[in-house]
Amino acid sequence: MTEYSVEAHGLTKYFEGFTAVDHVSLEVPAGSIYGVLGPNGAGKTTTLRMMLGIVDPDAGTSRLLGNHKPQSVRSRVGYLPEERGLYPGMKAREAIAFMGALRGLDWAEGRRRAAIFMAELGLERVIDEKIRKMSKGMAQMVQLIGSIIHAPDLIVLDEPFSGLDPVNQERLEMLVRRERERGATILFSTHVMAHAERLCDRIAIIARSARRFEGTVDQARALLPMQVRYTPRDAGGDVAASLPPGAERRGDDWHFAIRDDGVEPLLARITASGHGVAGLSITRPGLHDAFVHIVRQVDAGFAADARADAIEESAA
Ligand SMILES: Nc1ncnc2c1ncn2[C@@H]1O[C@H](COP(=O)(O)OP(=O)(O)OP(=O)(O)O)[C@@H](O)[C@H]1O
Repeated sequence: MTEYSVEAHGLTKYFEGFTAVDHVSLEVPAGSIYGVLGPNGAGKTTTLRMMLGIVDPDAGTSRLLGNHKPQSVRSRVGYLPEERGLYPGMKAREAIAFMGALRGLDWAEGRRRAAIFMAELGLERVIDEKIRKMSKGMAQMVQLIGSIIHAPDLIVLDEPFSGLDPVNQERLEMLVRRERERGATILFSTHVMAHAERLCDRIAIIARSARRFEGTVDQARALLPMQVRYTPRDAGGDVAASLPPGAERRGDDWHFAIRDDGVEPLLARITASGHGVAGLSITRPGLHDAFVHIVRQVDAGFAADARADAIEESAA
């Protein structure tokens, strides 16, 4: 058993002189749920395609399930590509069995498992519906089931939640958890943080073609300080003197961040100030905030480089 289901080192892809993926490395622990997060056009799909051997990298190497040749482990991998598509004339159950058969699953067994999956996901009423008659979201659920019907060791889902209604999103979350319980490794891309926050053991954030963060969701959240909203009971006098520098007044409330010295010293300072407490909330930033913070920092770096280039050009 390998320690990592996916090991990618320095994956790089150029498209017509543009660097779509720039030396991205990822290690996905076996049996984990791993999220590749990033804004539109960051390079997530291209990275996944390189790992799966669908797109040849211009540089870098990867191993899938311990193997350098992704094709040789094809039957142990389930993949939902970004571009969806099933044969429109097929019924849901047949479409699922067909996808399983492409990965070596016996057709009758595929039909049997399809019925179980669809019932578990509350989709039994469309089991004999032709794909062309289904809504886009329903067809996507069918394709999802089809991509994992052969019980793969590694499941790679490219933006699996996009286009699904909240109920189907929840069903998909359940499916992902269950597949992990079965022992599978799940790697999925998304730009919706809520799913990643609930599901992922580890995440990588890709922005502007490169990996900008790798770690747990908690580690990402800890990049930002806790946010405090404080409402003094007595707003007279110098309230700001007992608060950290940079505290901002908005109406009756004061807003500020705390990080290094924690909550207790703050409470002690507020108590000693005599301004009292009419309201106090301390919130840990979510993954959404951490993601936006990282992506904005990267964007700001690019903007500064572009300004420096422009100044250099005008001076020349
Ligand atoms: N075949 C291609 N030819 C030229 N450019 C491409 C090709 N495929 C992707 N790109 C470009 O590479 C960049 C990364 O694309 P990619 O699809 O990997 O991003 P993504 O993070 O998956 O984006 P999204 O979240 O919007 O799907 C984009 O600028 C895209 O336009």
